[in-house]
Amino acid sequence: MSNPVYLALDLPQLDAAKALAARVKGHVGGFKLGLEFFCAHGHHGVHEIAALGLPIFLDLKLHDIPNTVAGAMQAIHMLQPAIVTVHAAGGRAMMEDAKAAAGQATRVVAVTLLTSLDERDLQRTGIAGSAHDQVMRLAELAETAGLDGIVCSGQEVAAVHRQWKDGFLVVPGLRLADNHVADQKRVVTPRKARDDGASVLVVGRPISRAADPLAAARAVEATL
Ligand SMILES: O=C(O)c1cc(=O)[nH]c(=O)n1[C@@H]1O[C@H](COP(=O)(O)O)[C@@H](O)[C@H]1O
Repeated sequence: MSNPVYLALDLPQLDAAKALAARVKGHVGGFKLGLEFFCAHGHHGVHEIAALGLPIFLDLKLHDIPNTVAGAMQAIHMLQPAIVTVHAAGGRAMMEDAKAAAGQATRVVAVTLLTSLDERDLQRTGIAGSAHDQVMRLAELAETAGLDGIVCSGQEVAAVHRQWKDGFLVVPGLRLADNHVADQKRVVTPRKARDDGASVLVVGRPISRAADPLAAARAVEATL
């Protein structure tokens, strides 16, 4: 079975991102390039990391009117990312149009409720109810819109997996027991997320900010 870990390359310097990616590439399954990376390095940066030979997860979290999101999807088409994110809160039509504009080889997945948010944060956005219910509702909407899957925390992935058997489920907010949690609020271990049905495990700082990133990538791999 291939390694489900995608390393989040949330680094401002392209050279540093490339060096880190090259160092750990034997112990991860792919690289996730997010807003920090894409805003700084654009298509050129994606090509540079893709040259290492592992699949690219382009985490742009698109959230706008359907026409604008479809246009953005077309603009990244030639990068042939394995995975792209949109926000489920953008609604059904936006997700449908995003999927229609994506290349055949690209999985489009919808972010449900960010792992940095908890129930109190959710209420402050005007949404009553539990984080769990919000994730389940948006997962159902994403499935109805024809997306390939969703992004959720490890606290909900088992329930989503039961509801959406062949959904492609991406789980960030992962920490080995002894790691500092930083800004993440809904956190589990990589092993638990994997056992509960995650297809992809997103790991960033526990590897990228480790004193020895290669040892940290190996340590994550060893738990799976
Ligand atoms: O879409 C994502 O990847 C994502 C969704 C989410 O709800 N939470 C979340 O942390 N992420 C991303 O996953 C990565 C987590 O990084 P670390 O907390 O450093 O492991 C970051 O690149 C986030 O942008």
